[in-house]
Amino acid sequence: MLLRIHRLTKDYRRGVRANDGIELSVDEGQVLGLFGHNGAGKTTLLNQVTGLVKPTSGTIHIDGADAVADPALARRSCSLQPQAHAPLDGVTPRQAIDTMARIRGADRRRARERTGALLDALDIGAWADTPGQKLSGGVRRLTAFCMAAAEPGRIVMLDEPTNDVDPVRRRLLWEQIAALAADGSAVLVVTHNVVEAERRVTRLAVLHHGRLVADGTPAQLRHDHADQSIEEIYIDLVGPDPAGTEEGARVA
Ligand SMILES: Nc1ncnc2c1ncn2[C@@H]1O[C@H](COP(=O)(O)OP(=O)(O)OP(=O)(O)O)[C@@H](O)[C@H]1O
Repeated sequence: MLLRIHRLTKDYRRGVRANDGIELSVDEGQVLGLFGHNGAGKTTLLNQVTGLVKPTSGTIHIDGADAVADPALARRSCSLQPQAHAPLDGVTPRQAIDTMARIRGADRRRARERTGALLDALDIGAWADTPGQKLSGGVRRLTAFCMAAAEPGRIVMLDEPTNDVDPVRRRLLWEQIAALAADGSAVLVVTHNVVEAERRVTRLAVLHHGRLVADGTPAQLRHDHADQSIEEIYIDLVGPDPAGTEEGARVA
């Protein structure tokens, strides 16, 4: 198993328990859709796997190695498209993607080829040499995806990659996500677009106030919930919850 998460808990200061005893394993070739309400703990989970946030308790193993004890291993193994827009002011998409590929170890030729291939695949070549401050939100988002995908780690984590992206390019983006998995990465995709993701992921997991409340293939989850649609299952699992707070569960 490429990524194995065991009883992972994160308490932030001021008493917010953002992740609560999460059990999750993801293998190479899988595309895991990670769903959950605002503040459910999705970004916290990704940041712990990449070694950016230290768990309060629990373990994360990447290819059997302890990633909490070795954050450098975590960073080497993981590519992350953060939720926030990439800071692209003063650089073009081509420069940003190429540079990221080089930083992650691609030689000059491979970086150039991957950059060109991704710009073409997502149909954003027209903006390849436009300064970042002049790009639309969707092209910025797609550029950030390319930066994560150019020389991908064994685990690729994408935090709401389809936001701001038009329907045609969203389809192209999902094809590139599938290509990353076909090349052997485990891909974790955070998204609020349940209906779209249902058709694109091999597995999906649902977080609710920091706890994992569902994990399986779309077909398994539908089977276990009287053949409802994934959207209906999701709404049954996570809301509406008048007791819930935007800030997530409080530590008891
Ligand atoms: N650095 C931090 N310090 C304190 N609390 C934090 C910090 N980061 C996140 N939180 C809190 O932890 C909880 C989970 O946040 P997180 O960003 O992981 O959720 P999310 O599921 O990614 O949300 P969204 O869908 O809105 O992006 C929230 O209550 C949030 O306010």
